Amino acid sequence: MSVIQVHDKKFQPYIGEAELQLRIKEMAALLNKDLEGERPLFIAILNGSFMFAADIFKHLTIEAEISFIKLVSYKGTKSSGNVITAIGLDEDLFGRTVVILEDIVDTGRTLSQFLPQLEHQQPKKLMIASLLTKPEAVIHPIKIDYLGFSVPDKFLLGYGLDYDGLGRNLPQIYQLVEMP
Ligand SMILES: O=P(O)(O)OC[C@H]1O[C@H](OP(=O)(O)OP(=O)(O)O)[C@H](O)[C@@H]1O
Ligand SMILES: Nc1nc2[nH]cnc2c(=O)[nH]1
Repeated sequence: MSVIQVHDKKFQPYIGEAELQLRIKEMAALLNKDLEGERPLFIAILNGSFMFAADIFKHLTIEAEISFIKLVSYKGTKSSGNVITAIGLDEDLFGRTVVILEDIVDTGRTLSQFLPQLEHQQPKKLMIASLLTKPEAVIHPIKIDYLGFSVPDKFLLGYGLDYDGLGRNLPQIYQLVEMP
């Protein structure tokens, strides 16, 4: 395992494939135990979460559904700020147990803007499963119900996470090498 270059930056191995897969299995086991009989709807937020969503979903043994949405942020006027719109959310969430699947909660901005749209539909439960979070980076605190790893505030790459479009296909997670 060695340092790789993507575009103009260097990245070093940070979480290996085996460690990732082990933790994802543990997260799935907790979901299987907690959500038995609830027929939860998992909502994976594209693009970054596609690998995590596929891997965790394979380990679910309970009845469960999955749907994928893409969030689009618009730079608004001074008064409206960022508006986040979901593309592809067709399901009615009323009375459902819903689990959001995210690859990373970083500042928390994305989910803090998006969750109210889901809450508006009055799900029975609305929970978050995130593979990664950066506690030092949080600006908008989000309660993460199922968490894979807490990581330092450094840019990550791989396993769905990109740097300017590249690196999503890497099976492990890399960390940016900061140059002096
Ligand atoms: O907590 P935040 O600071 O809002 O960051 C988290 C968001 O950033 C990533 O998405 P990104 O906007 O990079 O889009 P992508 O998944 O399509 O790469 C990730 O998938 C989260 O949705
Ligand atoms: N690739 C990548 N995308 C992110 N989106 C929010 N945080 C990150 C990160 O550390 N890496």
